[in-house]
Parts: sequence; structure tokens; C-alpha cells
Amino acid sequence: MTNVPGAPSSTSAATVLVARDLGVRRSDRWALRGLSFELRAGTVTAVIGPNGSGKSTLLHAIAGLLPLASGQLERRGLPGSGAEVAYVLQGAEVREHLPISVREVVTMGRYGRRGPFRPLRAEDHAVVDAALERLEVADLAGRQVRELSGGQRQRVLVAQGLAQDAPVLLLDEPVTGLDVVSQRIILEVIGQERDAGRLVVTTTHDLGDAAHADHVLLLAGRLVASGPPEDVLVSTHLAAAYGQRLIALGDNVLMLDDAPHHADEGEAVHPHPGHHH
Ligand SMILES: Nc1ncnc2c1ncn2[C@@H]1O[C@H](COP(=O)(O)OP(=O)(O)OP(=O)(O)O)[C@@H](O)[C@H]1O
Repeated sequence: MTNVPGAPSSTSAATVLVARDLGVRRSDRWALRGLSFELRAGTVTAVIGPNGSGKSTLLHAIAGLLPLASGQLERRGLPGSGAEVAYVLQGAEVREHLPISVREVVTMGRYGRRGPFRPLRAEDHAVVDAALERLEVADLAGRQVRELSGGQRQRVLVAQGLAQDAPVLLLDEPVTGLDVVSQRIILEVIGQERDAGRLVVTTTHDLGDAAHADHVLLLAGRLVASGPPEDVLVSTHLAAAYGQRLIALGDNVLMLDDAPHHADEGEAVHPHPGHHH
């Protein structure tokens, strides 16, 4: 791990999330175990790791949607109003058939602040309008969400996250599989939120995206590494998390290797047809 235990933390003033020995169980199994890390305001933190490594589970735990089975998660210097953490689900998890408009989805982001039965004020509607504009979906405000393309729908979900106006913004695979325009718009907004002093935590399968983050958490059911991308995205840590499926191309560039893991045994098992000795 990059953080040396006992080393002084030079940036503790801006630390907003501190995990100590955090563990989460799902279906009677440990999904995450023994995680300790600190995340700072004004950063983008990318959570990476193979399928099932606990990325979404970590976001759920930070959002308070899953109980901790061990350890602590301290929210430092946050208002404590219950509106501290905005969570944008993976697009695929959102039900496609709900009859609900784009504006209604984004407006739902305000209910965390006002409560579902409190009337919204002019200022709430202004925040919703600004979020629609920033994700370039204002012209779609009256449309049904189920009529949108995947990229448009994801932008609407991120707009809902912005409308929550929380110091911590959690985004589960915000740009996975999207068209380039939607990716660019969302990545731009993520950078703006970071610059505005929020802690933005994203999950991604794209190591190139992770390389542009300020901080990377590499998971494999445990914390394999935590630190700046140049310290985390190195072959030793990546091999520890992803195993034999990764091959290194140069120092920090890595690629998923689709070849069989024991390619050298391939010839014996599958001799070339028509091969004569
Ligand atoms: N709703 C659930 N109920 C029970 N177990 C779950 C649930 N969701 C995930 N798990 C389990 O928790 C572990 C971590 O899963 P999680 O979804 O957090 O991984 P992930 O890194 O986000 O994976 P992916 O890259 O596939 O999205 C896995 O073993 C998974 O089977």
C-alpha cells in the first residue's frame, strides 16, 4: 500500500472520508475486508478492480446504503444534514420503464435536501435548471426518460447527482459504454465538481480514465493499493489485483490479455490440423 502506516498526513485539513479496517458482507460472504484509506475534498478518486472486486459495494457503503460488518467510515467536516453524499447509480440499474420525465428525475435530486413532501422553492428549480444545462439535456427536460439513448439517460442521472449539491459525489461507472459526446460532457462536469472542492468518487474499468484521476483505490475484495495513479497503476499492484490476465506494455500501460493463460500448452492440446512430422 502506498500510505505508510504512521506517516504524517500532510493534507488532513481537506480529508472528508476516512475508512479504518472497513469490511462489508454480502450474502453471508465478505465482499470487502480490511480497507483503510483517506479521501480528500477537491479530488477525483477512481475505484478500480476486476469484476466482483467490490467497487459498487464500496460506493454503496460510502453512501450509507449497506451496513459495515467491521471497521469505521468517518465523514469529516461534512454538514451532517443527511444530504452529504450524492450517489449516481450505474445507468443499467435504473429501471427503464418508469413513466417519468427528465425534469422529474433531476428534481428528485432535491428531495434529499427538502424531504419528499416539502414543496420545492424557486432556488431548487434554479439548481435543477443549472444541472440540466450543464449536462446539456435541458432541451430534453419534458421527455420521458425511457425514450432516451443510453448516453442521454446517463447524463440525466449525473444531472440528478449534481442537483443534490452534496460535498461528496459518487458515480458508479459514469462513462462506461457511452458515446464520445456524453463521455466528454460527463468527464468535464466531473472535473468542474472537483475544482469546486467536492470529493468525486467514480468506479471504472478503464485504466486510462483512472490514470487521469487524482487518487486511485485498487480493489480485489481488499485494498491492493491506494495513492496517486503513478504509484497504483504499476504492474506489481495490477497483477496482484487482476492476476494473469494482464500483460504490461511499457511502464504504466496495461492491456487485458484475452489469450489463454497457458498458451505454451496450447500446441500439445490442440495440434495444428494436417501437421506432419
Ligand atoms: N446485491 C447483491 N447481493 C449479494 N451479493 C452481491 C450483490 N451485489 C454484489 N454482490 C457480491 O459482492 C461482491 C462484490 O460485488 P460488486 O458488485 O461490489 O463488485 P464490482 O467490483 O462492482 O463488480 P463489477 O465490476 O462487475 O461491477 C461480489 O462477490 C458479488 O457477487
